[in-house]
Amino acid sequence: MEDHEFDVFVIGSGIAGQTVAKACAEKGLKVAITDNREFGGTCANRGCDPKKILLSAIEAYELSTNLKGKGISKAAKIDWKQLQKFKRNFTANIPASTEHNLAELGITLFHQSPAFLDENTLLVEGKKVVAKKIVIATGLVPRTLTMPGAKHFKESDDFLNLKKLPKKIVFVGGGYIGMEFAHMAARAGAEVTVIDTGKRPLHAFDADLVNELRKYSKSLGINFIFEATPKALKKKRKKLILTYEIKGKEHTIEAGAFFNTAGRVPSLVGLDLEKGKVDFNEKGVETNTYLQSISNPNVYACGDVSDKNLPLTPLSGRQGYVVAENIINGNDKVLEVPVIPSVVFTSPNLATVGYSEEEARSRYKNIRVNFEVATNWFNAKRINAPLYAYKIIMNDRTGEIVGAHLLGPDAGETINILTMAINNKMTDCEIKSTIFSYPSWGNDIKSMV
Ligand SMILES: Cc1cc2nc3c(=O)[nH]c(=O)nc-3n(C[C@H](O)[C@H](O)[C@H](O)COP(=O)(O)OP(=O)(O)OC[C@H]3O[C@@H](n4cnc5c(N)ncnc54)[C@H](O)[C@@H]3O)c2cc1C
Ligand SMILES: NC(=O)c1ccc[n+]([C@@H]2O[C@H](COP(=O)([O-])OP(=O)(O)OC[C@H]3O[C@@H](n4cnc5c(N)ncnc54)[C@H](O)[C@@H]3O)[C@@H](O)[C@H]2O)c1
Repeated sequence: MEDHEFDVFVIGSGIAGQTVAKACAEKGLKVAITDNREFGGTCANRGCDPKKILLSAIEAYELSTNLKGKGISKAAKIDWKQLQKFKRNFTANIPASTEHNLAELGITLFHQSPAFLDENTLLVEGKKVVAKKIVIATGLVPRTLTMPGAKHFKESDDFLNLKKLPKKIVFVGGGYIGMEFAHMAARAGAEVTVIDTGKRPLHAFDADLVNELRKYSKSLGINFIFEATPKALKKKRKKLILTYEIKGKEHTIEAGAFFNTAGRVPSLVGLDLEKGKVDFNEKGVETNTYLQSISNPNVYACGDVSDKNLPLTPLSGRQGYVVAENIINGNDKVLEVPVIPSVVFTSPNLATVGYSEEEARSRYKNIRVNFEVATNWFNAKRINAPLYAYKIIMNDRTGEIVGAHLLGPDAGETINILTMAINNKMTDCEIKSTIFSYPSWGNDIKSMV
């Protein structure tokens, strides 16, 4: 094979792209990978992991604040600068170690966005590269907000790297990112506003629990503006002013920083997919159940950028594995996805798995819905947690758990037990007869069902 010829060429070095590249190289295929940013992808460099590190201090703050006067004499204070330094201990080495691990497997590395020339040929770093299989694993990028002054918006990457926290912050978009960051910034002392075009934040989550979270967020000082359409962002000396419209009426809000947290879209610009005969839509690259491009069988897509995505790290990794298997063995693996938990890492966490109440109602004849604000339960009272609530949905005929929604400290962990329960079709009786450790959040599940 010539230097510029590969069995597999992977575009994107996140969890999905790395999984494919490594698995194919380990099987002896000649592999190349490229990234137009630092190697390692969103999750490790500028997503889940750095966010969770910043959250560690926020959680310590939250716990010590709640226990002040109850065994703690002085609540913790967040030192943002120190926290950022601690985070960099984890993130600083990711690009170099990722490159090292890939190169050690004999994978050729490029550092630019390629462009398709035809179905099997790419132009990258000025070279024409031919590959039997091309894998698109380019993830998502923030949605562009088109309005006058949009260039003044900062993005999630900027928030995670803020050297100093502005006094007043506005998040435009109250989804996962907007809400997680709003909770962090409010705890770290900023005055926070969340603006959303919708009627409520986190529209994919249970309305009752989101309502509890919204009320609690307000008590932290987070201001919400709903059904608002941002129109223009203006810079006036050091200040920024956003004009937005509610029911045709114009309003303004001023802040030190405005973050675009209005959703993320597939990163496909510049790839010249038309020349590669790769069809795509607003969800991503159009794929079949093997994650192979429907229009060009030499191309696969995996992770957030495939149209089969639910933009979460564990699913992106799973998709990378499916693509690798299909390249190595010739389409023998169909993407099968078990129920996937999803967590908004606000403090407290909002976690969900399985059906929503509406979905369960349309699927089953009779359902049982156990919804309760359980702030008076021992586990919450023990740490003086201000909010603890749950909604468990069961098929009333069989007792099978079909949906679980938790709002509380460590809900991001407890939801994993319910994920196993749903995946294994466990019933309320089976959960009740299981012995869990005590006292623990996990043990509360018995009372919830
Ligand atoms: C702030 C934030 C917090 C998150 N928190 C969580 C969480 O707590 N839990 C969770 O499960 N998920 C979380 N996610 C989502 C998670 O990060 C993604 O689902 C996951 O990283 C997707 O992996 P991927 O490999 O598909 O894409 P990515 O990790 O995005 O990798 C794609 C790679 O392709 C590169 N690329 C893009 N375009 C091109 C191009 N034209 N040419 C070359 N390279 C290109 C990018 O630079 C990137 O390195 C979070 C996301 C964000 C933004
Ligand atoms: N904890 C996690 O697992 C986690 C954390 C962060 C991100 N993610 C993943 O990343 C994806 C993107 O997250 P996100 O928070 O950017 O998107 P999102 O889709 O969760 O939320 C976007 C929000 O912005 C609002 N919006 C859209 N356009 C707007 C506009 N012009 N003005 C004001 N509001 C507007 C929407 O109504 C929505 O509430 C998520 O779908 C998720 O899968 C996951």
